[in-house]
Amino acid sequence: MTKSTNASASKAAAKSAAPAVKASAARKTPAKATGKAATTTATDAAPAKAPKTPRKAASKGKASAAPETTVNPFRNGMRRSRAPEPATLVIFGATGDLSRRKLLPAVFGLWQDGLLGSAFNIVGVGRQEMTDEQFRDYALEALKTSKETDAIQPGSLEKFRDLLYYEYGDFATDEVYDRVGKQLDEAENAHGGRKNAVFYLSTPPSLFEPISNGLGRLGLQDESEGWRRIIIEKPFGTTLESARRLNDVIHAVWNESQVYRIDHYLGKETVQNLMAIRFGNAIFEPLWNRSYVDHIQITAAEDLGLEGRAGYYEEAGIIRDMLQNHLMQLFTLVAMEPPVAFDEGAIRDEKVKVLRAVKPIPASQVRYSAVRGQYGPGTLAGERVPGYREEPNVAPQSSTPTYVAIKLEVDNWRWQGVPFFIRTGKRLPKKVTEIAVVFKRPPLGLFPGGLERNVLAFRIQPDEGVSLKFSSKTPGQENQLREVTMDFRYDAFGAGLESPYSRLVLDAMLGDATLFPREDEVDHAWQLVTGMLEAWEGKPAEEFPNYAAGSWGPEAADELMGPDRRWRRL
Ligand SMILES: NC(=O)C1=CN([C@@H]2O[C@H](COP(=O)(O)OP(=O)(O)OC[C@H]3O[C@@H](n4cnc5c(N)ncnc54)[C@H](OP(=O)(O)O)[C@@H]3O)[C@@H](O)[C@H]2O)C=CC1
Ligand SMILES: O=C1O[C@H](COP(=O)(O)O)[C@@H](O)[C@H](O)[C@H]1O
Repeated sequence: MTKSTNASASKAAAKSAAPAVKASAARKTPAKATGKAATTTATDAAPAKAPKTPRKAASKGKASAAPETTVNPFRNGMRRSRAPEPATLVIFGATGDLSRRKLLPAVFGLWQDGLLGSAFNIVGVGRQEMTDEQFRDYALEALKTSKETDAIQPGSLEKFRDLLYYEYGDFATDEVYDRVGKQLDEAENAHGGRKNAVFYLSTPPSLFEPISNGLGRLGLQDESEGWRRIIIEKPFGTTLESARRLNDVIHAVWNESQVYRIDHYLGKETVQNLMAIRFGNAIFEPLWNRSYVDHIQITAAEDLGLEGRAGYYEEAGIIRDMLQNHLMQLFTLVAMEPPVAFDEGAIRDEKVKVLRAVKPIPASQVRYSAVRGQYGPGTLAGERVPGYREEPNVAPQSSTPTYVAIKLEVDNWRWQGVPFFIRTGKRLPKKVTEIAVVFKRPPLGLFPGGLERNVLAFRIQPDEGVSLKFSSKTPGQENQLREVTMDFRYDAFGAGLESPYSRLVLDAMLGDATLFPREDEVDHAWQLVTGMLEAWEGKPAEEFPNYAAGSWGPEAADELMGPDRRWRRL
């Protein structure tokens, strides 16, 4: 176990306060994988007592979390031998859906595991008028109700509560930034004289620009008294032009090294495992090319529909919501060349290179390489569900796509002639995300039934794992082959999978941008989808709805695969 460097006062407070909790507290420690888990004591994860500073008297030395900062380096095998420096996390949009369901639970989980260093605060910023106390009630309620909250240790919520502060205001005016600035000043004493801060923009994308400018006007990006970073939610822009403009606006205030564009898929354990398996084993990489791979399929299917997000989704549609970001990220990880090192520069360079190698799909070619869809009414899990156009607040003739399938070709040596088929959609039969590497058929059929393609499938979620499908002799006198599957399941590690937001918030606090898309990546990903947006937007979609809720999407998506290939049945 590695001890972080605490301010001694915080340490003393932590020691006196750290409750003795049972070993089950460290519930995410992978027992089987490390063999050391049994020695990981509860104290490793126990949050310490936060000073009970009343809000307004807190200006000096307020709200130090003062947790016992022993870091649990086995948490999901993350390289967590150091804790972040004392810092304040400022969440713009703290009262929103993302913050409530995912972000606050993720940060709570980190804090409860002792991963957030010796002193830490959260300042929630929103539009609604609330006192600190009201925001604390709100946040605790969110933690109690979110499905993503870790098992809550006795007393934890009460201590976490003391770390929370709230400011409200219109993000278009300066006052709110003034008050945020004051909060950072107040935290200084508790944070050992440093004014480290991460600003997390969990707001509608139209507010990214005013918030960045508002922070810039008051110099809150200035790093002379501590580091300052900004995490920007997706979608980053709504078109190529707007993404470029947003980058310019952001860069007018921040250096690229301070900017963390978040794509939560990169924080998923199994997405990172894709790189680990590709580059951590000798047997896969030699096969990972045009000589052996027939094609690659990437699927991100959701059974959910709009979930009350019509206002956003009607503008975004599936291309901006999923394809331009999450799916493009999965594509880059499976297609990129081995990086020269596992660091942010090397990995992001390779991702950009492969995006550059993709054959562009101009608007005139979209009909040959892409299929769009919108769901109509249908049946899911035995229940009738309405079509997209019947969802609340959706235009009756909406042409917003809720499904897209595309075929990408990569013009480089490795992938010449190997198509990548990518599909994603809402109201498909189930929630499943998978990357399947489909190998070429054997050159000769020696055995009856033995000409199937082997498939290496990365199951991103749920039932996280990796499976290899190959042909095997069935028992008996005949040399009859049948497809069988060899399965590795992530739960074999005996660890719960961490929220991707935990991983990414912690990385940002540690200054590690490896898992955050860089400016040029985002730009190339926009370039790739621009033809689709041009071909489809502003034109009535007469074929809509063209798939029933609960089906696997429009038939045209099958035709995209050609006669000899078909989408996997998942
Ligand atoms: N929700 C999700 O599952 C996901 C969301 N995202 C991204 O996260 C971001 C936030 O999404 P989500 O939480 O769903 O959005 P919500 O609409 O639920 O929340 C937006 C937040 O911003 C605040 N806000 C909105 N307008 C203003 C304003 N003019 N001045 C001050 N505050 C304002 C809202 O305050 P108030 O409460 O007063 O309205 C609320 O706190 C988006 O960029 C989205 O694309 C990304 C992945 C998943
Ligand atoms: O960013 C988004 O992602 C979710 C899917 O994320 P997952 O982690 O549950 O796979 C999607 O539902 C949402 O529409 C989109 O905004």
